[in-house]
Amino acid sequence: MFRRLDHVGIVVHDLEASIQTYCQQLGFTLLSRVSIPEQLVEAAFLDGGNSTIELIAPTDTTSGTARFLANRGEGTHHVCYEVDDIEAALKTLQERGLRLIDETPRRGVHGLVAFVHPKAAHGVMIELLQKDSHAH
Ligand SMILES: CC[C@@H](C(=O)O)C(=O)SCCNC(=O)CCNC(=O)[C@H](O)C(C)(C)COP(=O)(O)OP(=O)(O)OC[C@H]1O[C@@H](n2cnc3c(N)ncnc32)[C@H](O)[C@@H]1OP(=O)(O)O
Ligand SMILES: [Co+2]
Repeated sequence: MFRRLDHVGIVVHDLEASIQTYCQQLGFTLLSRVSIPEQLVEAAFLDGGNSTIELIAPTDTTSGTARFLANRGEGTHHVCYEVDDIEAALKTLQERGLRLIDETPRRGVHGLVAFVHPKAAHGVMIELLQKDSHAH
């Protein structure tokens, strides 16, 4: 089902400051910086050398991301896996009894995304991504 690990999502207070830390001090390369109004976040994708991280900052105080930040502080927020067919993957996961946040995919930055509830995977939120380049 999972083709590869696509990115690790990290929630931060200040997107610009965290980009500077990861690029200037840790040597990551900024790939893109996007606003995702439907998720009430802004994000930056960085290349760490055959790996990608997504820095995410909430743009409001009501989203799950804002609550994550308020309750748990900055830190690892989700792990995203690429799938070939997100509809089929969600159906399989649902049949296996996993608690889904999204039963149908929504538009993400690089394709269709859906989230598995963190409680279903022992405290780690899993994001599924069907890249636009693999659209059926
Ligand atoms: C589309 C862009 C996309 C990309 O292209 O890559 C992104 O990655 S955008 C990322 C931001 N979007 C999301 O996170 C969407 C999915 N998230 C949600 O729907 C909600 O955040 C949630 C996971 C359902 C939680 O919402 P809610 O139940 O309202 O919040 P609570 O604060 O009450 O949390 C309940 C419970 O779950 C624990 N929790 C919450 N988030 C996480 C997390 N990321 N990892 C681990 N655990 C998490 C939280 O601690 C609570 O646990 P208890 O305190 O034990 O009850
Ligand atoms: Co993500």
